[in-house]
Amino acid sequence: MLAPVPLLDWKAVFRKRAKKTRARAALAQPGAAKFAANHFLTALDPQAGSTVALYSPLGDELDTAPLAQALAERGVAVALPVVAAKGQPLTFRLFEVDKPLIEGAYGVREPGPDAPERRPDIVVTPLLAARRADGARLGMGGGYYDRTLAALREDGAVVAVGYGYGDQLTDRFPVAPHDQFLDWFVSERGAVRFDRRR
Ligand SMILES: Nc1nc2c(c(=O)[nH]1)N(C=O)[C@@H](CNc1ccc(C(=O)N[C@@H](CCC(=O)O)C(=O)O)cc1)CN2
Ligand SMILES: Nc1ncnc2c1ncn2[C@@H]1O[C@H](COP(=O)(O)OP(=O)(O)OP(=O)(O)O)[C@@H](O)[C@H]1O
Repeated sequence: MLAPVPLLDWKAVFRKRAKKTRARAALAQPGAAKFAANHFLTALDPQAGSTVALYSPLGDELDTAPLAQALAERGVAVALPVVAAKGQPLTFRLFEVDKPLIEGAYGVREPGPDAPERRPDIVVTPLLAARRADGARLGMGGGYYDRTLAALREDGAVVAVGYGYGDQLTDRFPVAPHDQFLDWFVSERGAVRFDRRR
């Protein structure tokens, strides 16, 4: 009989595969970020005065710059995640075009401590993969977005949007009890809405 394999090890296997898929997509689709930004605006229609949390892209993550610019033109505030402490939820601070970002944990560029903190109405998350059937999300493994979405959903409404290349939407997928699900997945191919059960 085979010994049971812990779920976290299964996730590592899927992460490796998902990184390759994303790297391939990034090479094949250099214009994806502009198409994805347009699909995001059409599907989510964020209103002036609301706040959308984006991310500062790392490696092969889909670029958020075209979306940031389009949101700013509409009068939508853009916030970026800040790793306050390991094992804690992320906080979000306002991104201001003229203010430089600082390098935070994991080499992620984030707003400095004087940037005002904001609760986002929409959280756009980076990801390795999202599950087509229900919007389960596979991230880098820090659990940051799981903790953050759990905390935000506990005291109000928030819309979670996975943002990436179309090929990052997949079928086979490991899920753990603490995983938070996405409401949307947006890519260069369009926007998909999930019927979220948790
Ligand atoms: N762009 C971006 N911002 C983010 C995240 C993310 O995944 N991507 N996070 C999501 O939780 C939070 C920061 N946590 C992170 C946790 C782990 C790794 C990580 O394992 N990084 C790889 C290198 C990634 C690369 O260069 O492609 C590493 O350190 O080996 C990154 C960020 C908040 N901001
Ligand atoms: N709501 C939570 N409360 C406490 N710990 C949590 C919570 N959610 C996740 N974690 C912790 O985070 C760890 C990593 O989770 P997981 O592998 O699902 O990360 P991920 O969603 O892929 O990564 P990320 O969200 O950072 O992109 C888990 O082992 C778990 O211990």
